[in-house]
Amino acid sequence: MNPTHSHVVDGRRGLPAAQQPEWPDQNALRRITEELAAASPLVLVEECDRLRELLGAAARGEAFVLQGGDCAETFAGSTADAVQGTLRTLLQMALVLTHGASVPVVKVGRMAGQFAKPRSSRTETRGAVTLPSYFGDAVNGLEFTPEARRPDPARLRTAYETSAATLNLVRAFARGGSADLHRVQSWNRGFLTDTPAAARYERLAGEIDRTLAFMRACGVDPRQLHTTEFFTSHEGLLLDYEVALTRVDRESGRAYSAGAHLLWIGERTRDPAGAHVEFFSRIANPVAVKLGPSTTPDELMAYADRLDPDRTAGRLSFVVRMGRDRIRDLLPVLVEKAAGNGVRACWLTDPMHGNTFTVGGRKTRRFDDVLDEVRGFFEVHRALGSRPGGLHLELTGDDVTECLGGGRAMGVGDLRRDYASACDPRLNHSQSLDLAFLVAEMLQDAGETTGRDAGAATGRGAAQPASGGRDANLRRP
Ligand SMILES: O=C[C@H](O)[C@H](O)COP(=O)(O)O
Ligand SMILES: C=C(OP(=O)(O)O)C(=O)O
Repeated sequence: MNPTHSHVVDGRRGLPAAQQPEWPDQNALRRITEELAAASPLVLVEECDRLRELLGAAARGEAFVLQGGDCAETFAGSTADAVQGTLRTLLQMALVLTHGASVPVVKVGRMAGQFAKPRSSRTETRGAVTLPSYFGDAVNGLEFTPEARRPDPARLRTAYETSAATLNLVRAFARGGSADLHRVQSWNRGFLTDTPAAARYERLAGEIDRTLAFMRACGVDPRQLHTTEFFTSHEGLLLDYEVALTRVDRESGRAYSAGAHLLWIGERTRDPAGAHVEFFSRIANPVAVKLGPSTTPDELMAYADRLDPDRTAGRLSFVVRMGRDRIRDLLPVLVEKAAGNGVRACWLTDPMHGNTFTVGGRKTRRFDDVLDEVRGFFEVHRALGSRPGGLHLELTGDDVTECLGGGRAMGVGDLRRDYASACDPRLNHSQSLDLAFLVAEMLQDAGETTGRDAGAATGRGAAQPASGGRDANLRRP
């Protein structure tokens, strides 16, 4: 990267940057970030701008966001089957939400780049051995050996390459006919079908098929329904990686992350005076900030002023992760502060991260706690007349046993059966669908009380994440 320009987007000098790896080989780091700075962008400027528009619609209550995927993607786990499983789960959930609540759903994967994890502790001890914690595949390996746990900058290159491969599948899936609404039945294929949620989904799919047949009979052109819009996101944690993947758009002269459509700042790195907020203030993608229980109204205003000084709807989202016990007490003051100061953020609920506990040495979450936090989120917005903008979830299409409860009543004894997450517990396919049906009901109620008009906020197929377009306008900083 041209050092003169890296300064434009970097902004780290002298600022505290939390949760950064101590790369043992600085020469290798420099070589690899230079390679990344010269690599092709993964996403395009107009895709990022389109997502900002859609998030703006969600902030106004004209759309609803579904953001979800793995807690920690892994290189080995980024197989075609796994990627398609997560995509199909998200599409099914989006269908349930759209159908149940007549609201367009903006689909954003925690995918194609979610390879870095902030940790509570820098080290992990097992018996007499202490090693660096696992910080995600972009940094080190999960295996508990000194070799695997040593941060290796070559992993940044693999993170980029794996993101590109995943994104390729995402684009093929979204545009190549697999996401065609005429194939809603097939989205259920390969998943367990003996669950209450699957049976409910089958009935819904049948209903959609009949509606499409009716539309065809009426002469409605269904071509728009063949493809879908799908966006990617990850936590913009590793500044070495994120800065290297920033490009300047020739047309507007603005810097964009070319690594994902949306980046978020995590709970552990949201210091308003820190390097993450500084870097995020320099990119034009839609951005989000996770808000945990200690967030103050003044901090909230600092994020708004630093990241969205022009108050552009869709530029800034707040992802609230307070925990089921506290959301009803802690969220109102933040929503009121934002509303009172003209902050036009899109509010999302992350009902996962405030509800984690450990049982038998495994981290888990109760489905009912997750649901209760979502309920609390809706209640607060309803009471204040503001808009619940969407969901941020850790989920997978696999039949894992990581979270408790749901329609199939997963118990503590089940946790050992198929616990595959590299970090935090995810909702499995059936729990994800269960949640979607329940949230659709909440959305329906919210729509009835606010007179939500989904209107033409989002046009299916209006702008597909596709190759081509303005990538020619992206130049390296
Ligand atoms: O996903 C979020 C964090 O990275 C995760 O909860 C941290 O987990 P830890 O508390 O086990 O480090
Ligand atoms: C680390 C995460 O969450 P939080 O920053 O909210 O703890 C995450 O979503 O992966």
